[in-house]
Amino acid sequence: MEYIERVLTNLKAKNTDQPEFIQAVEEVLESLEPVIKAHPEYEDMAILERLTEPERTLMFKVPWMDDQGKVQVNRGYRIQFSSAIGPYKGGLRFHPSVNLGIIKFLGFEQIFKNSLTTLPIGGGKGGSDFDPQGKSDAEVMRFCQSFMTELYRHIGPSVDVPAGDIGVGGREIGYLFGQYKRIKDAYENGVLTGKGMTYGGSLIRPEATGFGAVYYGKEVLAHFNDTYEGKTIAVSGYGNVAWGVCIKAKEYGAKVVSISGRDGYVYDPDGINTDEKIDFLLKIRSSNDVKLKDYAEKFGCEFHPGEKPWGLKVDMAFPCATQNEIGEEEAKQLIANGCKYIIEGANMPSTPEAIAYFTANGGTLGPAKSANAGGVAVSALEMSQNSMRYNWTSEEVDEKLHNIMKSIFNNSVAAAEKYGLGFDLIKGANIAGFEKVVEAMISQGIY
Ligand SMILES: NC(=O)C1=CN([C@@H]2O[C@H](COP(=O)(O)OP(=O)(O)OC[C@H]3O[C@@H](n4cnc5c(N)ncnc54)[C@H](OP(=O)(O)O)[C@@H]3O)[C@@H](O)[C@H]2O)C=CC1
Ligand SMILES: O=C(O)CCC(=O)C(=O)O
Repeated sequence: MEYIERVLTNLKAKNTDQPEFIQAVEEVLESLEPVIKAHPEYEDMAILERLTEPERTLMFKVPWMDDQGKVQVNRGYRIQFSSAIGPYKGGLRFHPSVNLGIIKFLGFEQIFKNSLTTLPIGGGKGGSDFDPQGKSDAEVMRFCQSFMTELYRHIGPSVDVPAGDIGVGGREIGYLFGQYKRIKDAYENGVLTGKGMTYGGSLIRPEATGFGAVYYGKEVLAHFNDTYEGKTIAVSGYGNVAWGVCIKAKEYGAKVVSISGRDGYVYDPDGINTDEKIDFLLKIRSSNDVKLKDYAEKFGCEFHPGEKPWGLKVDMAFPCATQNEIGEEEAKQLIANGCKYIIEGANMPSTPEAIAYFTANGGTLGPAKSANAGGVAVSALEMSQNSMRYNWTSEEVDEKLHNIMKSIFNNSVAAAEKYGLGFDLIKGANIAGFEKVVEAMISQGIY
């Protein structure tokens, strides 16, 4: 379609060094074709141009001192993408691969994901090319303090509310909050989410992304009159999201048989389903010395160095590590091995070629914007609790999360049907997320 093509051509010319950002925008805009056709006025209002340009792009230096007394310098980012439906909201990623294009793709995805949650949160994302792996606690603390010494002036409980992502967990959020509080001299704990329970965190937030992905998968299975009972699942990653998936899949009678990291994957055919195994997972995450191959040695299973788990014979795949980890070849392997469902725990884990092959060959894919929205949804519930100065029980939060994931599924299905697209979870999610944001944008005038 001419309007969409023109926006994409201009965007590509302006952002030549940002392939992940272009990939994310292309996928969304192509889904919006029937909506744009039904609303030609959006072109006059330059809706797509406004939506694909961040409201604010922040880049800053983060100097800090390592344990040897040497000064190190990293680069920090915060993209405040869209405030149409609420304060900017989205995680911080600390990983050596972080660059402007990666943070922009994540921030762009966050606009639609956050809209899908049904809660009032805008889209943002941030991070740094700092690698917490192999650093001491003191080094991580000094880095976080320096990062917040610049970031604090751009965020606030009603402005922009960061949280965790790859490389940013409870420890980092604690150090970031401590520095924010020190500088502001005020106890504004709604400024960050993913906090510890003693200073304003929400129960279930650590597990929320993984739990939410499993709840969303339950709706997908139910659509095909299927359940988790007896299913085998390949999971990638061994982080926050993977951990939640392992716990909830076990509760529903499914068996997670793999976890992975940058150095390879573990295949545990008996399932990662005992408290001892799940506790060991936490130990790998929190320790610099314990590795995935130690899991294989301890529990007598296989470690495959340098490989991904997508060649395993499983019923379902939950990619929970990073972007573009399932390419066309991996999609072919999954289909050949009888895998029927990909539920995306990570952000944009499947390439466009993988999605096309998987869905054209009988597979169903639950897209990241929907499937992993449980994390940010519970972050928004954490903000609500901070505003009320009150805590809900874990059962209350879990029930709200479960209902939100059901709504996301139902709203995506309904949006695709409304435009005559049939059962299309990918286009449906993009359209449902877009419709709310665009209505808010139009109501608020040109900005
Ligand atoms: N935390 C959250 O609430 C949410 C997270 N997400 C997404 O889920 C994914 C995982 O995040 P989270 O669990 O929080 O992060 P963690 O840092 O807790 O874990 C990340 C996991 O992914 C692996 N990983 C990271 N980069 C690579 C890579 N390049 N190749 C192979 N493995 C890699 C890590 O292994 P290793 O350490 O060996 O690199 C680790 O096991 C990300 O895509 C994130 O954006 C989405 C929604 C919410
Ligand atoms: O909890 C949040 O605010 C952000 C979670 C996140 O980064 C994501 O959804 O990708």
